[in-house]
Amino acid sequence: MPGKVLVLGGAGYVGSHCCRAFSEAGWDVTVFDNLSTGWRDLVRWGKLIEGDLNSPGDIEAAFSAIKPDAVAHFAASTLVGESVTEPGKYYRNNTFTTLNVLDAMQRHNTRAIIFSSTCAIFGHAQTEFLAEDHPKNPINPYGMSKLMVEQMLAGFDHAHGIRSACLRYFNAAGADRQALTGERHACETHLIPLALKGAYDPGYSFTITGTDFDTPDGTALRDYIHVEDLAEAHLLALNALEQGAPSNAFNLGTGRGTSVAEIVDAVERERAGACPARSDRAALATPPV
Ligand SMILES: O=c1ccn([C@@H]2O[C@H](COP(=O)(O)OP(=O)(O)O[C@H]3O[C@H](CO)[C@H](O)[C@H](O)[C@H]3O)[C@@H](O)[C@H]2O)c(=O)[nH]1
Repeated sequence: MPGKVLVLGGAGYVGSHCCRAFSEAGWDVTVFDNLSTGWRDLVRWGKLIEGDLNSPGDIEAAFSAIKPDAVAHFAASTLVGESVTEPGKYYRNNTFTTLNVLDAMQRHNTRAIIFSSTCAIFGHAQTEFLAEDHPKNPINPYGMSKLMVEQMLAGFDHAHGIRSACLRYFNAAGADRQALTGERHACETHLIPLALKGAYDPGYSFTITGTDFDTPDGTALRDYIHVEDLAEAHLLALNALEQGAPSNAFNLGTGRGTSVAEIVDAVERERAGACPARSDRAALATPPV
């Protein structure tokens, strides 16, 4: 039976889509978010508790008020490039904060957590398809901050019986088809929104980051998964944990790579050639695949 789920970072892009899926499946949703990158108006399913995961007091108050049966944890800093220049922010906001959450879960006997992990824990791809047991060698602090959480979760299961589902996303894309929520970043860095901006905003000059990678067309390959498919996967994981499933980790992608140039071509087709792209040198810490 669906119970109460506390959704950390539920005012953000993936989190808000998952809140909708949880709520429609009967879960009683409460969002906990500091609104640093999330949006109040995207909290449409369940109420909002404004709080900071860096504050054990805020977390304790939320757990005492809600007494959640499960936690879904989306709150994180997610900019790979920034993680290279500001590693402390990533270990603090992604790793340390999750320790605060796990301490509260232990105190309140909350025994299930879904964790937003990332394919960045793998680093450079050694095989065409990345299976769950692919070697984990993150090449930036963002990936490392998430891998450390995966390891912490294993330890908390072993010691305290807190079961987890680590969901490692490839590139989330798209939006809720009814436009009840969507992708909105104050500082947009993602390829698809920026390529579209290049097509629709004459004042914006879109840049392809890297054209000399060892890939079929020289631009970076990514696996784009629709955010509604991600939401469905989170719901399946939440229900499975609620029914007693053991801890597990899953890679969430389509298994199909799309290059940056292919995305730009698709946008140009849509806009009849109106996406002038400039090329740039490959960014540090950006893997080709
Ligand atoms: O203006 C742009 C923006 C992006 N890119 C390129 O497009 C590809 C996709 O870039 P995104 O920023 O959309 O996504 P990333 O793969 O860089 O990052 C994604 O995967 C990361 C983990 O590797 C994090 O999880 C991050 O939040 C998530 O968006 C990359 O090769 C990037 O260099 C461009 O060429 N031009």
